[in-house]
Amino acid sequence: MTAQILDGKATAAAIKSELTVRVEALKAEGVQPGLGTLLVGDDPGSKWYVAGKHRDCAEVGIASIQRELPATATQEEIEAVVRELNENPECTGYIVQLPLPKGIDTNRVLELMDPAKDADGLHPMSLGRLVLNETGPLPCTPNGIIELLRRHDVEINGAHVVVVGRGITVGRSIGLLLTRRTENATVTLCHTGTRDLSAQLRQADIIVAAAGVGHLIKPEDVKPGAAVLDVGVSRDGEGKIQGDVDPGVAEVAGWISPNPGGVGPMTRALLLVNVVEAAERAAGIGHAG
Ligand SMILES: Nc1nc(=O)c2c([nH]1)NC[C@@H]1CN(c3ccc(C(=O)N[C@@H](CCC(=O)O)C(=O)O)cc3)C=[N+]21
Repeated sequence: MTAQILDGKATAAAIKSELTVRVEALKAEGVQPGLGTLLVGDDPGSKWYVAGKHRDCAEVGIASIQRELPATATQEEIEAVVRELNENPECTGYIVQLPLPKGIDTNRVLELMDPAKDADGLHPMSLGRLVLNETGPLPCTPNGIIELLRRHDVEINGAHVVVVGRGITVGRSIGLLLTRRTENATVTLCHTGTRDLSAQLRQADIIVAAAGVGHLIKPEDVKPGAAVLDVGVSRDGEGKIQGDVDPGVAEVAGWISPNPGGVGPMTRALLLVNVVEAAERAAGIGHAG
């Protein structure tokens, strides 16, 4: 038996079509949501991701505000664009594409952002709100993973979720979402210092692999029937992109998210959700709370 697919591409498309309706409702109230992006430097991967975000916006009726600086930009030049986006009324939410060039103090840039315009859900204020169970934008990748599981009817309530990787965007924040009373999961966070990773993984009903280590999760690490989410991006010896999950896992798992086509498109869809919900909050309408 081979695992069922957690289809991120199709699920993201469904979310986008729901958002189209909410954007129409905002426009009827005279509110035009707009996503800003700040891209510093000319990394082709980053350029490609940012272009994708603007394509997504066009699909659902969100306006685009694009700002670009050269790789040689100074801290002050970057901060000036952040201030401009904070003040720009057409920009209702924005992201600073990461990573920023070497020598730039990333946290100082992120802390300067207006938390009400944080589309990534990674502003210190947003992460603090999440810890405090207050409403606000949620980190896109963790939120996307949960939405992907929900929409495939994978049981989260009472599940043991083992997360691999302690990065800010996924590992450190996903446990905060999964342990809310609404999700009710039990979460173990593993990392390079974990003594026996395989022993932890074998306990998991759901594995979130976000270590950035190619094919780290092997078939023998996975409990039969478990759901396995592949968030990893790394390159093999030949420079080919690979995920954190060994392809053989598909023979053991009950559910698997392909990579590409799994968590990536969900991250982008939940970014749009954050933009729409911020606009709804600002306008005092909708279900954003
Ligand atoms: N401020 C900020 N916010 C981010 O959310 C952010 C960032 N910086 N920096 C870089 C990472 C990376 N990231 C991806 C999102 C979607 C896909 C995605 O949709 N990938 C497709 C296809 C990728 C391909 O084919 O190359 C897929 O997985 O199917 C990939 C990568 C967001 N990031």
